[in-house]
Amino acid sequence: MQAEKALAAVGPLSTRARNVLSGMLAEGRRGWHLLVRDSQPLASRGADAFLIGTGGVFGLVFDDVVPETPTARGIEAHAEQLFADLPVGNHRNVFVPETIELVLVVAPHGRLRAADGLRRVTELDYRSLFGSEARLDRGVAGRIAELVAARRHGYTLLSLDRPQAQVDSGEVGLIGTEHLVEGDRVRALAKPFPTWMTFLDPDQRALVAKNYNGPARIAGPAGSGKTVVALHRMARRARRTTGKLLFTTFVRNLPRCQEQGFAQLAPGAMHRTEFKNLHSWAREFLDQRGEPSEMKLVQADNAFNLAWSRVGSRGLLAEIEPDNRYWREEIDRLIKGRGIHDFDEYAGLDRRGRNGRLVRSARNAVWDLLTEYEQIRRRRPFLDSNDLIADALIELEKNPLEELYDMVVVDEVQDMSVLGLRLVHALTGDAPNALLLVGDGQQKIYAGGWRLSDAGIPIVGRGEVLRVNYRNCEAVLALAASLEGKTRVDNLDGDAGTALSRSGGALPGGTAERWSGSDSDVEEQVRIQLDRITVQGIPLSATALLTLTNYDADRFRAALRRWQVPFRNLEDYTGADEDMIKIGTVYRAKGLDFRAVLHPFFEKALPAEPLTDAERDRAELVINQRFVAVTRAREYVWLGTVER
Ligand SMILES: Nc1ncnc2c1ncn2[C@@H]1O[C@H](COP(=O)(O)OP(=O)(O)OP(=O)(O)O)[C@@H](O)[C@H]1O
Repeated sequence: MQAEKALAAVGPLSTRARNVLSGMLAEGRRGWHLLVRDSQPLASRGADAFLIGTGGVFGLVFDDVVPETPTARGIEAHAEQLFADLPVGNHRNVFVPETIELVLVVAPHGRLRAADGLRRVTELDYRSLFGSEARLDRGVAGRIAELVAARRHGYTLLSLDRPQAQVDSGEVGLIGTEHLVEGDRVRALAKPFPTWMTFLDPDQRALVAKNYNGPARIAGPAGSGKTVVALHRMARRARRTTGKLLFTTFVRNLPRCQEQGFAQLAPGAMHRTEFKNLHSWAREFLDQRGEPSEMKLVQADNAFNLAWSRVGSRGLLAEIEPDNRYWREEIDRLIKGRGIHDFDEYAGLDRRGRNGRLVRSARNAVWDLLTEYEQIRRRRPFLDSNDLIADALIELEKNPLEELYDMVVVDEVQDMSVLGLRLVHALTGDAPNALLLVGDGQQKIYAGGWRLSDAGIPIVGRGEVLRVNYRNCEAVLALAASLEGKTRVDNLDGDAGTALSRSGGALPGGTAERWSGSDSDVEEQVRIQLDRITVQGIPLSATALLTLTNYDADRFRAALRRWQVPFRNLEDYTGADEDMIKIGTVYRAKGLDFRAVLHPFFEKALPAEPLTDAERDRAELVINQRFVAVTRAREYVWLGTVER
């Protein structure tokens, strides 16, 4: 009866709407609220009601006909406007109205097919909505409902969160903002459900729904929410399309970690969304085309070492730089990675990202080394990591995809090769909102460099920059900023980017410790830190030990075994919450974050000035690598420096 009375004040409602809504009201639900259309006419067609609770916000449409696309877009746009700019997050964060899910409430036995991107429930199973994964806390859900009702745009608030449901006056103020702000900050750190799932700062939020008439790029310093925005954009795109979507990087484990977040944002689109690194994509694609191909990294190492011993080690290149890794990078990143097949092209190449010009005779010697390597490779034969991408590109040029991807997100794009960029571009073309490149020049940890224009990707006018750091607490941010290199930060397309030290930080507090000492003491120091982290209440599962090399990672794995501390190698980490410390190189930690990070850093004393070009290159990369390691920490970071 109470429910009937409450509904009598709104309306007019269809019989189905009345049945479902009064059912909800009669049953009551802790943490849930309804906004029901009142008799005020709406300027445009809107949802009949909104269900708001711990599982998110749902726009309910009572109908037996799937709305035509323009109508559905109209209802969506109306909902996004109604819920826009609600200041319910921390000091800057607002609710992201693009996360509102439209739900068609149909007759129990109707023959309606589920429309893609539109959830469907019936009069009998609407309760499944209450079982949605938690993404708002109870107080915040109530606050959202109150704020929207107070806008008086034609919806009346009926709360399910009471034993006796009753009409609410729509007055704001039941839940104090201060309580929410503090609660939100603590949650952002503890992460029971990540706040970014439903709240973004206004700059981030503006990029979720922005329309781009071609490929776009989001740059910005570490922790500014680039990935988070990309996942929201992809979820929104998923709701508006029916085709394939891909989230990719050069890093093997990162896509799997991000998959979990996306699954919560767009569960209905998982069957057509791939999360995989670009090499896996290329391998599977070539398999499907009947061209199975495996890259053989160990064979590539051996072939290169053989080629070096035959034509490099006693010649001009060894005189310029005896460490052959420098020349391997020259071949991998600047020649093969750029798809260069012709000496003249290499002879005239602007070696972006590398210091020095490298005289023609040296370039000739590099070409001889490459030719020898390629001969060995073809004789054996095997593919290296560039060949796999190149083969996929050739296959695509011969036989393009029948259906392009509706969206491809490339995360950590700064470390992608030019060939990799061409490949992702071939998956989307220049279609509006289809290709999104996300990265930060300051976190480039592989040799070489490029501009997006080198890969033929036009982003003029579609480059965005985020500037506020949401990952690192103040102390961590200050330590990270003190480690920045002196080289100019690039926004990935030639213009100056934003360094972390010039970005704002959102999170106060944190612990950042520096230690320097001898090699014989460093393991003991790590052990002490593990105890400290535990005392601070940070679980092992939220802690990572990051090194620059596999050799160093192996050393600390052995130490963890001795101490009987369980660990998970980052290569195998999928974001699962296990009571194990994560361990691995910084290459595997890119794009991830942890509450605590331990970074033992083995510093090679730099040779006396002036440095050679190769030494400067290496020093710059090491600075970036150490920087990436430290910026993975949210609350606690320990940087231990050992001079070797
Ligand atoms: N508006 C926000 N409110 C709360 N947390 C946020 C917000 N934006 C981002 N975060 C959190 O900040 C961290 C960094 O976000 P994200 O990984 O998207 O940054 P990024 O710019 O891609 O970082 P990087 O370049 O270092 O990989 C994540 O833990 C994310 O959940």
